[in-house]
Amino acid sequence: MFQPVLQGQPKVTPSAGRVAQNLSALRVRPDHPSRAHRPAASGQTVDATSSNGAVVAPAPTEPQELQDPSPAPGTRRASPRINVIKGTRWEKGIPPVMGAHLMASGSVAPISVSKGAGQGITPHMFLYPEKEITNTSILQYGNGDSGAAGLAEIVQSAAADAIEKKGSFTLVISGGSMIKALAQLAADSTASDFSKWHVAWADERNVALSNPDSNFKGADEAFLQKAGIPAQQTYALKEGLPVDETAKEYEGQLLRISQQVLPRNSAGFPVFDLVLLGIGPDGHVASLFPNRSQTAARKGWVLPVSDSPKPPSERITLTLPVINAAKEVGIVAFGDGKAEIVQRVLEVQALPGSLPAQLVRPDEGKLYWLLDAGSAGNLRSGKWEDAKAFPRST
Ligand SMILES: O=C(O)[C@H](O)[C@@H](O)[C@H](O)[C@H](O)COP(=O)(O)O
Repeated sequence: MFQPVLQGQPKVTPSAGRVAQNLSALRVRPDHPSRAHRPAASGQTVDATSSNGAVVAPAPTEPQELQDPSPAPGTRRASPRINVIKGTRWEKGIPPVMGAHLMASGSVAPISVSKGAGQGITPHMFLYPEKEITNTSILQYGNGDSGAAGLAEIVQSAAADAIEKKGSFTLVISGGSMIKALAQLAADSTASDFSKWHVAWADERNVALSNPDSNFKGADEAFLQKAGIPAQQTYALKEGLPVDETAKEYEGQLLRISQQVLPRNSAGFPVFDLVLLGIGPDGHVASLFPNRSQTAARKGWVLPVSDSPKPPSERITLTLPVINAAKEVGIVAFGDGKAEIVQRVLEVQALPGSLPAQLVRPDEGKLYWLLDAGSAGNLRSGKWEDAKAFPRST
């Protein structure tokens, strides 16, 4: 069995096929922002054919770009194979029975918490994106640790850029496993002028801030306090309100942030510098769940959720227009447990709304997918150029 050995890192045991596949997509980009803070590593290439099967890989936080945003002239840019079905539109919305779709495993993807075909779902305009997202990087790190280090570098780089340009940095974070990855941010208190940071939440559970389920609590303990981000610049929800009022109050908090710190785009949505999202097994991001009204919303900044499929049931969430107005958006997915949903979102075109993560398409900003060997394990990145494997509508 082929066993790659990363220097000083725990042994990783991906399947030979997947290794071959990942190796075929391995390219280390010299100009990646994560290199901004330190000199380029050796730029070693992986010698997959070394006699004893052991492979000496480059320094752990070097991400492999699974998609080359600047292919050689005359060659097409390899991109996530979300085929575009132009000009088709179902005025009356999607037919209720089509709420699900075939997964790579052949089984029909579940509708989360379905009350039965067509029940309790919000029909979405059967509108596929007219154009592909042009500014996407799909980064694969060796493992969760190097991924967390890579995430910290992307955040610090975005912070440095924003503080230089407008004297402040606005960061939106999510809950779940991402909080652990964010702890790296406080590792080096000199890495950024944290007094210039403003932190808000992509979604929050409608619980007390001392409640273990509170995303604020998790982030506060993981890095906000350690980093010394001013309390008046961390926008936590107001406790003890019914969820509808919590959402209104939170939207009010964000609306009161000056346009110097939080500019608005031409549609009046806030332009955060960086929005970080986790992804759930059903493809939800923030608290935007499959086939839900909040996911279809095109107005408003913050919405209440009273029947979240993921406990706790009461939450508030930013809307998609707010997420897609951001300068940069990062979807963070580490570990084998994410492999199935990552493959579905990146390689299988779903009906709009049934995989909310597929609707994360920054209007003008940049989109990063931060993956590791586990979460990228089901991707067929080596075949993204293959029109048979990934047919395109245009
Ligand atoms: O409050 C929440 O629950 C989150 O913000 C949610 O959107 C999370 O990011 C995903 O569910 C992924 O969570 P995991 O990474 O823990 O699977």
